[in-house]
Amino acid sequence: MAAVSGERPTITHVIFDMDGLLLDTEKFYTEVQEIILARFNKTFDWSLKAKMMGKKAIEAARVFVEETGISDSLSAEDFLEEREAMLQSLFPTSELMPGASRLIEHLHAKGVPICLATGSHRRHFELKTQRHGELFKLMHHIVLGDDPEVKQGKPSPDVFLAAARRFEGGPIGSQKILVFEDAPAGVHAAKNAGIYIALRLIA
Ligand SMILES: O=P(O)(O)OC[C@@H](O)CO
Ligand SMILES: [Mg+2]
Repeated sequence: MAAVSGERPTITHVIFDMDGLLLDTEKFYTEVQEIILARFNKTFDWSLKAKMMGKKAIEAARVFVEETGISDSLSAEDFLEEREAMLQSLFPTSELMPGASRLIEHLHAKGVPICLATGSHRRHFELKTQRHGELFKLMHHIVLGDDPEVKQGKPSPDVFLAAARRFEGGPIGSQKILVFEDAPAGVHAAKNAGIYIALRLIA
């Protein structure tokens, strides 16, 4: 674990999560999942949402169909296909979260190396960021959920360990890194990588 009581950490590098942290995209997943569940006369609640957030698509899909008890009627793969059609039209409208550009621009201007580590795969990443290319260009590197080095999604530490390795002069020691996260799975992933975490608290 990175947090050793009495020791003062020296943070030199920052890793950002994307969905729900830099981009206001979690609401899209919620919206389409509510629509799908309504067909089964079920409601999508926060405890299920919390279990899905931050995970790779197929991992989140398995949680969805299993936790709701609909896996006999809808497979994880079919759920993803149905969800995809709706998400495709929503993602290009993705907005930045309040303060996201200010924080990224500030860190970049101060020369703090920053990168992105998201569970989103390449196709979704491109759709979500198509209006925010200039900002995401400030990232030193970007690690996506379908990266070959990310064998398992969050809460596995894979994505954050790959992100730490790819900084200039990497791998950067976990105690020098701060991760910004919004999801329980992401917080566990950072803890599993021994990295300090800054949480986005939901009001
Ligand atoms: O890791 P993040 O960027 O939150 O992305 C996960 C995403 O696919 C939805 O929760
Ligand atoms: Mg997130």
